[in-house]
Amino acid sequence: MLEVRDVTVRYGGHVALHSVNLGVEAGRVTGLIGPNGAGKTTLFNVLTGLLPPSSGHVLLDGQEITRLAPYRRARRGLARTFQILELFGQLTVLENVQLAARLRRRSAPGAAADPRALLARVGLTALADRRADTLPTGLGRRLELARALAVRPRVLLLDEPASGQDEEETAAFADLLGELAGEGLAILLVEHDMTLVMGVCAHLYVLDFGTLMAEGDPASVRADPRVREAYLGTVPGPGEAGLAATAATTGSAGEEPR
Ligand SMILES: Nc1ncnc2c1ncn2[C@@H]1O[C@H](COP(=O)(O)OP(=O)(O)OP(=O)(O)O)[C@@H](O)[C@H]1O
Repeated sequence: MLEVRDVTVRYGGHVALHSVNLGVEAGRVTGLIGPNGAGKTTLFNVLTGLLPPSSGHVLLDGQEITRLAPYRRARRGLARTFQILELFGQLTVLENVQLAARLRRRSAPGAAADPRALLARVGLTALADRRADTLPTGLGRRLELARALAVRPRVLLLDEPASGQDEEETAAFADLLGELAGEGLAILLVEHDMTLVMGVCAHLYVLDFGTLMAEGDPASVRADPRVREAYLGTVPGPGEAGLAATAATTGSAGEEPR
């Protein structure tokens, strides 16, 4: 559905992405993982149209969208969330979702989802009238998801949605992502929380220094010695409890072993 072909991004002399290929398919969650600075956000920005690649192509439904403006991609069904929460703080929880739905209706009458139903879906009904900037981060993440869903996307790009969520919240979030994928949504998940990634993703891509170093199902990626060395650490063992903690705690803090 969403395809990246041979994408290279240079920031001056620095190559942030080197000839990257990746595919996001409908009906499953695809994961994109890698150490800090690997190029994940850069790739996200290329996918959403915030950053033109130095070379290569982005295709949606087989059609070239490499140079298409972000709002035009949104109209074609691409929605995203941000690594740092980007809510309308002075609006209520419900108004945040209503605003997104209203914007969607302007470009495609009848296409927006019902805001109250979305709040119920993400478990925020009781907080509908709270100002968004009073929400703890974990709940803010859920609101951001509801807002992204308000435009009825076909492809959803999630940038570190577990950050700020506790274990229980993350587990509920994982269930919700599984449900959404089950309904046919294509989801790309950038995330350092390995419990979430390994639990919900059907396919994983691993970036390191701007290069795709591995891809495959979670079990094979997890077993790949190069991935373990570059990102997941050398914590051994089936069950992999330690492994999850390793990537999660070294993720956003910026100190993965390389
Ligand atoms: N605007 C910019 N100008 C120059 N270099 C940049 C710019 N943005 C990112 N970089 C560099 O490009 C590389 C990839 O950065 P990017 O933010 O995409 O990584 P990331 O995998 O998203 O990291 P994180 O997990 O910390 O979010 C890094 O070396 C970073 O320092």
